[in-house]
Amino acid sequence: MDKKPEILNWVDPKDKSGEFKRQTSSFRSWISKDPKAEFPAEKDRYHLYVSYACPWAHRALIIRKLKGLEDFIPFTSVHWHMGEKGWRFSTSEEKEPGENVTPDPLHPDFTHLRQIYYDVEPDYKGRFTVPTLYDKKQKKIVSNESSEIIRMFYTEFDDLLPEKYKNLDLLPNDLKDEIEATNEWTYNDINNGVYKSGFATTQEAYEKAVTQLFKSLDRAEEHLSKNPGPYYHGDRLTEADVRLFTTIIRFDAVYVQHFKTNLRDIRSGYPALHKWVRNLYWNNDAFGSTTEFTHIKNHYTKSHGQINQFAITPFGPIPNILPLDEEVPAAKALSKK
Ligand SMILES: N[C@@H](CCC(=O)N[C@@H](CS)C(=O)NCC(=O)O)C(=O)O
Repeated sequence: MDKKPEILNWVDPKDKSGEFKRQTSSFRSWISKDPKAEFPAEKDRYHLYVSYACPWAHRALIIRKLKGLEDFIPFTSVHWHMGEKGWRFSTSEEKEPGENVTPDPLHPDFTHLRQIYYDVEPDYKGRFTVPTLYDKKQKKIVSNESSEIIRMFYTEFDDLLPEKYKNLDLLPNDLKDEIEATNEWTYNDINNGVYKSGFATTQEAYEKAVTQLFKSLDRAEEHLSKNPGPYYHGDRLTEADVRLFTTIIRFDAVYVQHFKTNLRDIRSGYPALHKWVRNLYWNNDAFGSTTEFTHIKNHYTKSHGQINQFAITPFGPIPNILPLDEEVPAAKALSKK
């Protein structure tokens, strides 16, 4: 009998394939421009719960900033540690880096994110995931699916926003099909691929996932190396950048060692991806200021006891991300030849 708490069994112990299978999200409503909708776009009506560690929540934080929604949608980040009861809120004594890593301002008695899920739906059977978009007025969860939360943010608050933000179109019509097609393999092989590699409980499941992950990283590298840049689609920043960024920025810092995705790293093995990710991180505040490496490194290495029993967080890589004009010594030496 497996005695581990269910929530931390990333692969069902009865599943002989040893493959990690991500559950689909449960709350799938939409905020709408229409004032008569169940969830109309309004200032300071919705609260976003995130974790700085989580790549899916990170998408929502980036879009919130890019679209100038800071005054419209306040947020709270949970503490980076995820234990038997899932994500917990920081206490007021704890001082973790990053904006809004605080107790839950809406439910000061709640210690864990799961309490919001149970408060909204006492019989809830799904997982207690971030991001969670919460409606303060009706005390309901609007959505816990990041791919849909970001799309609401693209358009549904536009009538309330200044021109500058209204005009930012992250899913332009002429690129929509191409972005959707890219999302398919970026999500399955890269965003979720790192988890499939790291959570695998059989050699076969690991090798299958890691092989596919690197095939798709090669594909992204090829795309970027043939593209004028600086973004995935040339001079237009789009959803494709946001969805790829949250995995690539975590890659060298944690996935390479923790999830054993070590066929190559980004800084020495993927020059085009490396250039692209650093441009976003260093030159665009929505990407740089929402990236919290302490949360990222500590979360994975100290929450996954089945992967890292003693919860030791490796020092490296140093630095977590290279400056724009710096290369790893081997790459620098090559470029001098
Ligand atoms: N499909 C969801 C996935 C979200 C998700 O899995 N978040 C993770 C953190 S990276 C989580 O909160 N996991 C808690 C759990 O599974 O118990 C989305 O994109 O929003």
